[in-house]
Amino acid sequence: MNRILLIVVVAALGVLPLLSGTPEFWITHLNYIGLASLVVLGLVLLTGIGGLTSFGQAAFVGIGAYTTAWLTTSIGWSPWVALGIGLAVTFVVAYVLGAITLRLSGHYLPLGTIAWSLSLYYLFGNLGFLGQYDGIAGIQPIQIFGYSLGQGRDIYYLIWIAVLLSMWATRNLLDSRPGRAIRALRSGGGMAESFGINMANYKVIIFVYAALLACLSGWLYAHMQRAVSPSPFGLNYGIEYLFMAVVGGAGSVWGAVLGSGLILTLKDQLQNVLPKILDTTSNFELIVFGILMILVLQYARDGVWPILHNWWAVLTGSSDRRRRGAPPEAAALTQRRRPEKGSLVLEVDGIRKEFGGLVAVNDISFKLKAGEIMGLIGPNGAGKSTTFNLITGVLPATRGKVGFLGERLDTLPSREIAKLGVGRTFQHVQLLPTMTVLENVALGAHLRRKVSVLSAALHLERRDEAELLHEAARQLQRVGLGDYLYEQAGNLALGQQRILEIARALAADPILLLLDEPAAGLRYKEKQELAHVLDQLRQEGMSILLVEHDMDFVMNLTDHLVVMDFGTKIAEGTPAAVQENPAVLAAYLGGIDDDFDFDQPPAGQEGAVPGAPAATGGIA
Ligand SMILES: Nc1ncnc2c1ncn2[C@@H]1O[C@H](COP(=O)(O)OP(=O)(O)OP(=O)(O)O)[C@@H](O)[C@H]1O
Repeated sequence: MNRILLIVVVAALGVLPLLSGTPEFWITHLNYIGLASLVVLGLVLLTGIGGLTSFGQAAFVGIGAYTTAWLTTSIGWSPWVALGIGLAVTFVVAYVLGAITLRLSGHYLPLGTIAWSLSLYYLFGNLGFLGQYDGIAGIQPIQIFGYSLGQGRDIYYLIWIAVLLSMWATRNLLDSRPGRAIRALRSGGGMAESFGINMANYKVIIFVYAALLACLSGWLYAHMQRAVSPSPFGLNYGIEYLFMAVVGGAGSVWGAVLGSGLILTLKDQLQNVLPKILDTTSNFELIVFGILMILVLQYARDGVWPILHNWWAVLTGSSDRRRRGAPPEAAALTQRRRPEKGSLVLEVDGIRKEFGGLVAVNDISFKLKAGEIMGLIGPNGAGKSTTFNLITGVLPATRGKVGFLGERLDTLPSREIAKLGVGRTFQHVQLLPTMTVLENVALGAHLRRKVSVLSAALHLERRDEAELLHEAARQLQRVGLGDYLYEQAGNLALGQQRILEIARALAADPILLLLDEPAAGLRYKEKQELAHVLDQLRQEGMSILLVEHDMDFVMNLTDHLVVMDFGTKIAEGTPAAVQENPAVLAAYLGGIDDDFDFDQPPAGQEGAVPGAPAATGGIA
């Protein structure tokens, strides 16, 4: 739909001012829609996609407008120079405000944006050189190659070129390596950190990006209006921009234009129509506007754009999937140097975790070598996942050490641990369900290429992007999900989602792979295929630590087992030895774990993994 829509919109926008019958009011109205669209586009990224609510965007419009107003009227500088300075000032202000405000979470963040929005508004109104509440008048029009954009019809083209280019850049950004991280901000922040992505940085990046778009809008506004005063940059307008984003559809770039158009047209029509219907000049439009907003929020929570988009898809039978087939061939990403087979990779030394009075992990120690698969087993609540979280930096240890190739992991945050070469999956699957399978896996390869926001927005990173997608596709094919590259991750069955997580972890090129219940939800054949993949990885020298309840799977695959019960290590050894250990038998027989398959001797069965150490028999 987007391509057809783009052609129709661009053609209509281009032709409209050329038609002599087009009323001047339409042009002015479209100019205001374009100016608002720029601000709302920033909010789509910030609020709709990043999940960071800001009521303060109008203040950044004010910075753009006042900077150019003052520089062009008081100092006589060119509006183009003033634009550069306005963007620079906005960058600095947004960076500082973002670095402070974005640390706030929950409702403190919107409250913080209200606070600085009010501060900037009163600053504009109280500074003498900015004309206080009277503002600055007599701003010169923008000149392009000696041609003055003094009329509404002239600046119209500049405004809409700015809108269309900003939409293009935002789309490019979202479709890139930084864009995948930005799309993870709302619901996958913790998961993304465990792939080495600094999510706090990305919050500041989208905050600054949105502020720069608002500044651009303010610059255009000042030269269109030829005068500025504080009122259009106050909190009311900040709230209105947010309404536009929500009504249009805060998750899509087209929602920004639609929302701006709908709200500004609705406001205008209500001002015209209501006095006639109600036969009164009283100000009822805000009340009706408020009621309509509540209805939209009630019945179209994702905004109007997704509804139109779905109707279009039904009407035309088109689907969302823009690309099919494997991504184009690209150079393989470089791999890290692997430790020699048999050398020590992970050393957990007396690690302990207390939750208040509960000792979840009780001074556990074990070692894992390169090219070895170790199983961490035990009844429910034994402390396996907590041990995982201590190794991966998700939880801080109460005491003890975790060593990884000579580095201490227990003092590092999960982001730094990932950088060293530790990949993981999660007990409760953590995917970005509306992103494609391919994009989810490419997120895992984030650290393997550097792409700046600017080169992503200008689409100058084609080679890096192609290499990342190629690697993601390679890992998906390796784990047997090659047919699902462009499927939305949320549409996969739970077992496939777990496999997807393994592909994502492999895309990070780890030395140590931690898998939390990888076989849960898989069918028998899928388990066999997974065991085959893990066995291959072992042969390539990968170290794998897995938590798993499926004893058949564990006994046939692992080289070494650590058994935990009530936080304590009760046994360690080969699968054969562990199955005969009386403490293990007692823990499972007296425990609450239903998953242990007492009757099924794993050795020599159909599901046995070729090359894996054979277990001697069932535990009972
Ligand atoms: N954040 C937490 N706060 C308090 N107690 C916790 C927390 N996380 C885990 N626990 C407790 O620590 C103990 C170990 O839990 P953990 O999830 O590590 O066990 P597990 O062996 O992974 O169990 P399962 O196989 O059921 O996933 C349990 O008693 C659990 O209730």
